[in-house]
Amino acid sequence: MKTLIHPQVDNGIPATAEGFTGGTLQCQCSHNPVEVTVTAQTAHNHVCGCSKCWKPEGALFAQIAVVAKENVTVTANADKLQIIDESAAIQRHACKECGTHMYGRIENTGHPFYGLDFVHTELSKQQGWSAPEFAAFVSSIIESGTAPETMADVRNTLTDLGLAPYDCLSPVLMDAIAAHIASNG
Ligand SMILES: N[C@@H](CCC(=O)N[C@@H](CSCO)C(=O)NCC(=O)O)C(=O)O
Ligand SMILES: [Zn+2]
Ligand SMILES: [Zn+2]
Repeated sequence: MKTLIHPQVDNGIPATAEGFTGGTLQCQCSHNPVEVTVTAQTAHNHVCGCSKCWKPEGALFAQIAVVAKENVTVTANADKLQIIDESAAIQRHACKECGTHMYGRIENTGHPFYGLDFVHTELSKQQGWSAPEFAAFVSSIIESGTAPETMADVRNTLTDLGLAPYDCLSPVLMDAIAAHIASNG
């Protein structure tokens, strides 16, 4: 049985636009929304089932991509942002009013993904952001209340959408993490 995953992928995945160079993300506040400007195309877009990534109301998965932190600037209402968990590897800057996560930054210079920010491109009106490529932390949705018996349907749906399901990150990203550890001790 088909399962709803995330509004950005449930009815077909919008294609990546060649030459796309970014846009603005807005939180869900109707007044004085927080605005983040991203001045580059994103990479490694994926749906994520972990309990830490922000999901829109009712969605089973988050949708999240990375971009170099130099390309991410808060351009409006920065005073509404707070860090959800300062001890997390990814420090998620969220709107205090609507709860939307606007960007996640890694401050630990030794982290394999240091220098990359995590952003939810669905918060942008622009089309052409890099398309989701895989599903990460799929089993983690059980931690947030999904019934284990429904996991076969979830994994089949993800596979049918072309989003290979993994219980951590994709092999390419796991290899990059392992290579970082191998070369840095
Ligand atoms: N089972 C846990 C997994 C949480 C987790 O490790 N999340 C990943 C992926 S987030 C984006 O893909 C991670 O790197 N987290 C680091 C952090 O959040 O700081 C759960 O569901 O909570
Ligand atoms: Zn808001
Ligand atoms: Zn996540």
